[in-house]
Amino acid sequence: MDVIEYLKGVYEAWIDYPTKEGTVITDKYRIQQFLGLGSYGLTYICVDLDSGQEVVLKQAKPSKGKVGRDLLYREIDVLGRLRHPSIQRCLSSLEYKNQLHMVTEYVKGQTIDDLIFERGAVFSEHEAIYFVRRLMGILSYVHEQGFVHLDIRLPNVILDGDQIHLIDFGLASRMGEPIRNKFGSDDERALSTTAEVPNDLYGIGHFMLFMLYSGYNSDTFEVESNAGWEDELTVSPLTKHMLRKLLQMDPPYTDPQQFVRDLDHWLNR
Ligand SMILES: Nc1ncnc2c1ncn2[C@@H]1O[C@H](COP(=O)(O)OP(=O)(O)OP(=O)(O)O)[C@@H](O)[C@H]1O
Repeated sequence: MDVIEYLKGVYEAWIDYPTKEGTVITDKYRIQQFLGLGSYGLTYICVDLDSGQEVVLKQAKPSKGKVGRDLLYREIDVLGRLRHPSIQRCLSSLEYKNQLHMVTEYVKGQTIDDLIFERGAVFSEHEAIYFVRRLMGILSYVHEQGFVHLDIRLPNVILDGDQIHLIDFGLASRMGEPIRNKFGSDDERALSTTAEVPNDLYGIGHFMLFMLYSGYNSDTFEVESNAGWEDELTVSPLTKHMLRKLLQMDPPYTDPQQFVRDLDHWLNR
């Protein structure tokens, strides 16, 4: 490994080191547990010392500098404009030790990623379609408010009992805005694409594919490309039709409500 790369890694690990459990931030939030280091943020569960409530505190990742701050600002702004029982509310934002932090509601439960890959949960075709139909209810609200989520993935959907929650609005953009990727790159490819509903439908396609693959019996369970799933998965023609449109193998849905109608049609057969 290049010495510069090595030193950069050591430096980033040092400045991105999580704040210690027990630390009280701005006399109000006591860190209870470090949840994880994302691509641009550090996330903790805290107790709000005034209300006793558990909340989530997200800190812009110091090594990402302005990009980390900008993405967290965006998330604070977008969450502040959304009001939906399945979307965490932003409770406040604050500066602590020159770092931007966002406080949101804590969503209990488990991500679909953990359910499938750690707990071995298996979703039947019916369960996957029903789940995606409910997820589309949340996503349609986001779209109606003029936003595109842009990061629909298994780790960003939490199931708490029977309640579905959509989290991680760090990449969410207004419809028509140029897409920036997670690392803040504004290379030509990223700028030539604007945030549109089909971006989320494409994410939903992969989400659905992973749910359907949870029941696939193979040692090499991986969805690496779109090729292969049509041979490997035994699904109904309507599911195949929806997936091909979502994954843009066939002309994509121009109206997301047409997709919702297809899901309803599947469920009401
Ligand atoms: N409001 C929330 N309630 C409960 N858990 C949350 C909440 N927000 C984030 N998490 C959890 O905290 C962890 C870290 O989340 P974060 O979004 O910072 O990074 P990530 O999803 O791991 O990475 P990336 O940002 O690269 O996708 C994840 O396990 C996520 O499920």
